[in-house]
Amino acid sequence: MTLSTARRTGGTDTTNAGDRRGEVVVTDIGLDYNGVPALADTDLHVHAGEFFTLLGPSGSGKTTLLRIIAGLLDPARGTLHIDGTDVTRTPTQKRDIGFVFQNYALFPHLTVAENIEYGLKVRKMPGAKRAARVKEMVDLVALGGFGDRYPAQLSGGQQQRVALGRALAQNPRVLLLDEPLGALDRGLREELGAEVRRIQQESNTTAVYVTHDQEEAFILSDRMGVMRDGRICQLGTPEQLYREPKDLFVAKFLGKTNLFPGRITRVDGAASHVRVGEHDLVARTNPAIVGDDVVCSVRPEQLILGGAGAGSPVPAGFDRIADAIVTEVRFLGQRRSIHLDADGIACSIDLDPAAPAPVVGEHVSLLVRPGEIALVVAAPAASAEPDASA
Ligand SMILES: Nc1ncnc2c1ncn2[C@@H]1O[C@H](COP(=O)(O)OP(=O)(O)OP(=O)(O)O)[C@@H](O)[C@H]1O
Repeated sequence: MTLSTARRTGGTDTTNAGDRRGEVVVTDIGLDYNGVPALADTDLHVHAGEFFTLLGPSGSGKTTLLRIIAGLLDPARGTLHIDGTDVTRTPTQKRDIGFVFQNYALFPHLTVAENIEYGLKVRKMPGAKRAARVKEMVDLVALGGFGDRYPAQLSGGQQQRVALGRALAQNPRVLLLDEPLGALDRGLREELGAEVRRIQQESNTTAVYVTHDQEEAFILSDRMGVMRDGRICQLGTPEQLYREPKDLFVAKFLGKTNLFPGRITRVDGAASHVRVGEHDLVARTNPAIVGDDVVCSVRPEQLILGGAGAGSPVPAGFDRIADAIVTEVRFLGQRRSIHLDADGIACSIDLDPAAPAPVVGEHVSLLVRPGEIALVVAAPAASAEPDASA
């Protein structure tokens, strides 16, 4: 977390306010429902112009945090600053925020143009300026030619574009989006997801986005926070979180991974030596200490196949992490998915479909580049499971 020290200590923050239009700083914000925490005391700094995603399973507290930022929920504790101003108790309509929900929430009796214009009229923007702004928004969300249609005459994706145009028309400091693609089918979600990102970039608006869909979060986000049980468990870029998950929950929630239990035998500056079954490996250092039980998390595309047996050659730059037997080989178009049994551990690896494929029953070894092993400290299995319902 990179909370401004000045703000933390109550000192003068010298950052130019113009540089941080849309900056959101959440400090020790928490909320309980009937004594049960929905959001543990949370710190978060969303940078100006950033596309930030709150990603987590159902019930992890994403919407609660978003609604607090919007002013739709009052936190029990903590403070919220937007552009350096304390807005913790400022009503929603004075926060200068745009909101897009999953269910579009358009006015059915107003046309596309009228829906986008609505908020501008309420704010008494003069007619000519209003018309120009509506046209600008209709173009921005690629709905040119649809201005006179009613919501019922639009597809779900088009309706969500209107909602985006309406939210952005007033040039909000922050755009908050709560599962805006949730009601759309897969293909449309991808297409509109790319559009949401383009529109956010073109309008240079800070976005805070809520989803339980990891792929969506990866496509859209500059940075994201993975939430679980009312807490942000890890913050970072999609790549950081994918490659360096801090715990088993994050490792498993962000896509498929292979988990090999091991024990730290030596920590040597930037390298941790870890014993996995019969194999000694070197991995990047981590918070673990000598003697700790850890889990080596290796993504399917980070493993390659080697020959069976201790004597078989290992290519330079690779370590053997396990011996295994092939249990299934599946052709999946862009990749070939190989399932294996590594002494009771179910593993999978992805191969280039053009490469020679192993056959079921073949004895192989699994090889990995040391730098690609993410070491996570083992947690009790029950609490490490991502919520399968998400
Ligand atoms: N009005 C409420 N009264 C009581 N508990 C609530 C209320 N709203 C939410 N909660 C609880 O607070 C926790 C966080 O809910 P929240 O809606 O923020 O989760 P979420 O991650 O957004 O989930 P989803 O993806 O399903 O929307 C959950 O345990 C939920 O049951």
